[in-house]
Amino acid sequence: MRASLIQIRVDEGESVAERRSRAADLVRVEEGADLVVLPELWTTGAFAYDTFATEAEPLQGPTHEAMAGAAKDAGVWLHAGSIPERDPDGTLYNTALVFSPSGELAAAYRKIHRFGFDQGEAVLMGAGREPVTVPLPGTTVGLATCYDLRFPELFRALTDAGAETLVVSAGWPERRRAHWTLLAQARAVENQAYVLACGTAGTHAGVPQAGHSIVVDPWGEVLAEAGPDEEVLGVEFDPAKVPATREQFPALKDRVLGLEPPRR
Ligand SMILES: NC(=O)CCC(=O)C(=O)O
Repeated sequence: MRASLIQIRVDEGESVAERRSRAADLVRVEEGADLVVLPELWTTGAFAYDTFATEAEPLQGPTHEAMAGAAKDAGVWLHAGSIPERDPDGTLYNTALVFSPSGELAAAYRKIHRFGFDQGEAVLMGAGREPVTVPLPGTTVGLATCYDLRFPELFRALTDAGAETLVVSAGWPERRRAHWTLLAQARAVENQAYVLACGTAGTHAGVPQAGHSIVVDPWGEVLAEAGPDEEVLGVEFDPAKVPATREQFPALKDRVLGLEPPRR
């Protein structure tokens, strides 16, 4: 399979409408890929908290329309990154959208672990409750968004649900880039799965972004890694390597479930 990770620049000098149109053009160029991935909250920037409410959209809003059209024009599966979604009840969610090559919405995933460190996302957004997998021809994709990468239990739940390719859409800051790389490799090794992790470039709300989108194979080897600036990271990967790795080194079969809490 061929995947293209669009590490788009998210700076303040570009309007949401301009970036949406540019992202759609970047997707269209990837005709021929099997899967195209965009990062987290690329319309606003993941740390531009003061824009979440003003730029929030219904699920079937302008970003849905633009990305459905781009997926269809390119004939690709598109993980369109996430948007600030406004639910009809008024609650905001950080929601990732996946489109089929015919432009149908195949899945929506509301980020489960909200970033609470700086009181931004965790205060402004509601929490998703449901892990989401999407069956693609050739591989089942499990969805995660940015801070989720720190929570192995979500990735194990996705693996238990059949995911063999774990796609992380992120807006990870440069300050913690070492964690990003380490955690992407850890999630790949412990689940014996591919990890495709797509971040943003640029600076918004005073937070320089890490870039360095990364693709890791089920053995933990880095297949491709981007630099810090805007770029499209293309990679070929073989989904058959997941069952082969799990058979050759069957660590997942040796799990011990239902451990008692430690005695005091
Ligand atoms: N948008 C995010 O989820 C930020 C996560 C982050 O900065 C971190 O985990 O570190």
